[in-house]
Amino acid sequence: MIDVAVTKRLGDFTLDAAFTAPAGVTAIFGRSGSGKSSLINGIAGLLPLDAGHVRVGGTDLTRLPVHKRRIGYVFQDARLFPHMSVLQNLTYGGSHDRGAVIDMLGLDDLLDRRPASLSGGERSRVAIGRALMMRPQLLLMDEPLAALDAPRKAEVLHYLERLCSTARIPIIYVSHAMSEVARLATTLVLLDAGRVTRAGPLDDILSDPAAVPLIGVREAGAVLTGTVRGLNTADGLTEVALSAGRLILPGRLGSPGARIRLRIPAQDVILSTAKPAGLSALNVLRCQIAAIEIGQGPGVAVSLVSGTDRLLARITRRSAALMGLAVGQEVHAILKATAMAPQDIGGSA
Ligand SMILES: Nc1ncnc2c1ncn2[C@@H]1O[C@H](COP(=O)(O)OP(=O)(O)OP(=O)(O)O)[C@@H](O)[C@H]1O
Repeated sequence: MIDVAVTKRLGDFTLDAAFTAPAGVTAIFGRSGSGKSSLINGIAGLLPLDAGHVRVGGTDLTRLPVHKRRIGYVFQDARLFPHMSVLQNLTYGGSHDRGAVIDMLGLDDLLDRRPASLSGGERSRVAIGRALMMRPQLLLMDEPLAALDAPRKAEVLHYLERLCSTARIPIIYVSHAMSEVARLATTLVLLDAGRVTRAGPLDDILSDPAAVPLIGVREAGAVLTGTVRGLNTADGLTEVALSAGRLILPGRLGSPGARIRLRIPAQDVILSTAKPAGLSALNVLRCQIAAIEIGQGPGVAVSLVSGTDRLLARITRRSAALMGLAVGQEVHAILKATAMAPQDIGGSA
């Protein structure tokens, strides 16, 4: 359990953010300038606070000198020591769980190399390993993928997923990319103008139509959890079983039986009151409307329930009126398989 309250005046900007989160990965999400870096720097002790506390398992870390807080920090840029080998960088602050960390992050072949000879993704993995080897009681990551190109991002995300699903320490992960957040986090904290606008279980907030304006219409979308049934090698499509339906998705998404998480952007969901026929989209889920949230602009966010899964659709206000949508109504949600971006599909649900 972490309990954070941070107050800091920075010129015209006031950070006044508080949240609690259970064990697991807590993502802090907000647009540029919302105060994410200031908040995480405040938690780390790098930014002196006007007032506040950072309690991890009941201990208030702000009462300890910074060097005794045992907080691991991974920055946007890896900040490795250029004159040291990878191994020397890794063990700079300690060598806790050395073998397991090297193994988990796939660093074995890099140990003798210097940072200058590493790819951006490899540098990020070393920075994560270094933070873990100091045996932190809290791990902070400030947009660790921001400086990477798409293939490197995918590479490091794979390792981060592994870390996040096995770590026994709380992790706070700052990002403005919802595809990353949805793959890694269990708790979501939304930050706007230095204040927390929502905090709670990730899946609850992502499927809440009232949270769409806070997240942004492009980033909004719920997460489905499914089980891989199998890959059809003839057409390269994978069948994924959901609690009340199935999806057919492009690519190899895991071995049969693997659990996966899929973020479905709300703007990629089409609704139909009649069962669609003669449609090229392969994925149609029968759903019930749980809530309808009318936004400020032309859009309406509709939350849907399909078995134990929740979906979010964003359609125009005009379509909602023409279709006569109402809470409790049965509708068909149409998802276009090819619209599902690889970064929105993650393992270890
Ligand atoms: N030392 C400072 N003095 C004055 N204003 C500051 C200082 N540090 C940050 N700010 C302001 O505080 C606000 C929040 O900045 P911060 O870097 O925490 O946001 P962010 O959400 O991390 O943004 P980004 O995603 O772009 O990194 C910004 O308006 C910034 O200009």
